[in-house]
Amino acid sequence: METFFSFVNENQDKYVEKLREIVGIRSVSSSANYRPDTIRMGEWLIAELERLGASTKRVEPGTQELEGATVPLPPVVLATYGTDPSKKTVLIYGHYDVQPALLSDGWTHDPFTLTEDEKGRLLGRGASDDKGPVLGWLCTIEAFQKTGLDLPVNIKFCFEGMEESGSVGLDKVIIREASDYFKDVDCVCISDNYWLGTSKPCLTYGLRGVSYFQLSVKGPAKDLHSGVFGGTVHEPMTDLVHLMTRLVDVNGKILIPGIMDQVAELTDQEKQIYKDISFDIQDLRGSLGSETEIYDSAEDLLMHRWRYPSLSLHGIEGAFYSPGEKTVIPANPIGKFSIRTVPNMDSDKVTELVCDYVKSEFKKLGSKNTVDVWCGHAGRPWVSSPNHWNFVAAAKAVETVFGCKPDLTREGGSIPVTLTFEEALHKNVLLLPMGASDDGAHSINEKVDRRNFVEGIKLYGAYFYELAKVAEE
Ligand SMILES: C[C@H](N)C(=O)N[C@@H](Cc1c[nH]cn1)C(=O)O
Ligand SMILES: [Zn+2]
Ligand SMILES: [Zn+2]
Repeated sequence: METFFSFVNENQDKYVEKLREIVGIRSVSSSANYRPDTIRMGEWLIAELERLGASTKRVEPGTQELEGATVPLPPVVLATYGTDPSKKTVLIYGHYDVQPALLSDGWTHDPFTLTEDEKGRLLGRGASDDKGPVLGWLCTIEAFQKTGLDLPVNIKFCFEGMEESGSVGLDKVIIREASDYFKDVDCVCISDNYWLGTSKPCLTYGLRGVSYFQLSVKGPAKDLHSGVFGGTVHEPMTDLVHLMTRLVDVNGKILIPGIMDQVAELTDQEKQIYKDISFDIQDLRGSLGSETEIYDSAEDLLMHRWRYPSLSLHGIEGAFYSPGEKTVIPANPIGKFSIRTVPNMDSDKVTELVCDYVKSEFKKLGSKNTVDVWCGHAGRPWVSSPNHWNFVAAAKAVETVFGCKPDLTREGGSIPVTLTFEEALHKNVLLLPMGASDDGAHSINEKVDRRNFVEGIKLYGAYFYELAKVAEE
C-alpha cells in the first residue's frame, strides 16, 4: 500500500481544501432556516460521488414539522461504487448534518470557516462529526483511482442529513432497501465516533442509545414584567427549574424511579474488561478542560460513560439568556434534557417512567400552571462482539497504518441507525473512528487533527485491502 500512502501524504492539502468547502455549508439539521443548506450538502455529496464514477440514488424521506412549518427532510444519499461479484461489498454509513454552532457560543473563529492552527488542528463545525470522516471515504476512492490501484472491495454508501436530529425517516429507508439496494452487502462500517484518547486508534463495538425529552410549563398568555406581576402569579420558570432539579442529582444519579432497574447487571467477566483497558484520566481532563470528573478510577469513569445511563440537562427554550439584565417572567419556558440509555433499557418504558414522574412531581408543586412532557426522539443502545472478521480486518489495518493494536471500546454517544443496520441486514457493523477524544464534537472549537484526517484516509484504504484478504467465517 506504499504507493497509496505516499499519494495520500502528497495530496493532503487538497483534502483539507475539500473539507474547508463542506464545513462552509451550514448543514444544521435542527434548524428550519438551515434546511436548504442541509439539502445542499446532500447534493454536494451526490455530485462528488458521481464525479468519482459512483452511481447514486437520491431518496427523499418525506417532510417534517419544524419550527411551525412543514419542511422537506434532507435526502438520504445512496451510492454504489463497484459491482464485482468476486469482491466483498462493504456498506459505509455517515452523516452530513451537524450540530448548531454560533461564534457567540465561544468559538475562537467562525465555526463554518475551517481554520488550521499552529498545532495542525482543523477547526470547524463538523470537522470531526462527521464531515471529515465522510469526506475521508471519498478521498480514499479518489486516491485508489489516481494511483491506478484496483479497489479491492465494492462499496455501498448511505449518507444521511438528520443524524443529529433523531435520524428522522432513515429507519424506513434502510428496512425497505435491506433486500434491494443493500442486498449484496457483506459488512457495515461507520466512522462517526472518537478514539478513547488522543494517540491510539480504536475499534468500537457498543453505543449508548438516547431518548431526548422536552418539558414545557405554561402559565400567562405572554411574557410579563416581573415588577408588575412578580409575587402575584405562579411563574412557569420557577416550576420548570424545580422539576429539572428533580431529574438528576449533582453526582449524576438519575432520580426517576425505575430507570436504573432496567440496566443490565454487571458481570465479573465484564468487570475484567474494564480493568484491562488503559484509560488516562489526564486525557479526559484534557478534553474537559477541567478536573471536575465525578469518579476517581478509570474503570468507574468508563463504566459510567459506556454501560450505565446518564441524564443531562441541555437548556431552556423561551427563557431569557442574553447578556444584560432583562426583568421578565417567561410565559412558556421549555426544558430540554436527554437520557443516554444502555442495555437492557426499553425506550417506551423510559418515556413512560419519565412522563409519569414529571407529572407527579409537578402535582406536588401545587402550581396553577400546566405541564407537558414528551420524548422528541429515541434511539436504542447497541452492543456487538469485536471478534467478527470485519473487526479483524480493521485491526490489521490499524497495525499497518499506526503500528499498534487498536483499543477495543464502547462509546458513550449514540448512533441509533447502527442497530437498525444490524437488524435489517443481519450483517456485522464495525465502528472505525477517525477523530480523537479531544475533538470537541458538539462543543465549541470542534476540530479534527490533520494527522487523524490524513492517517484516517490511509486507514480506510488499508481496511478495504484487509477486508478483501480476510476469510469470512
Ligand atoms: C456519536 C455521534 N457522532 C453523535 O454525535 N451522535 C449524536 C446523536 C444524536 C441524537 N440526538 C441528537 N444527536 C449524539 O450522540 O448526541
Ligand atoms: Zn454528533
Ligand atoms: Zn456524528
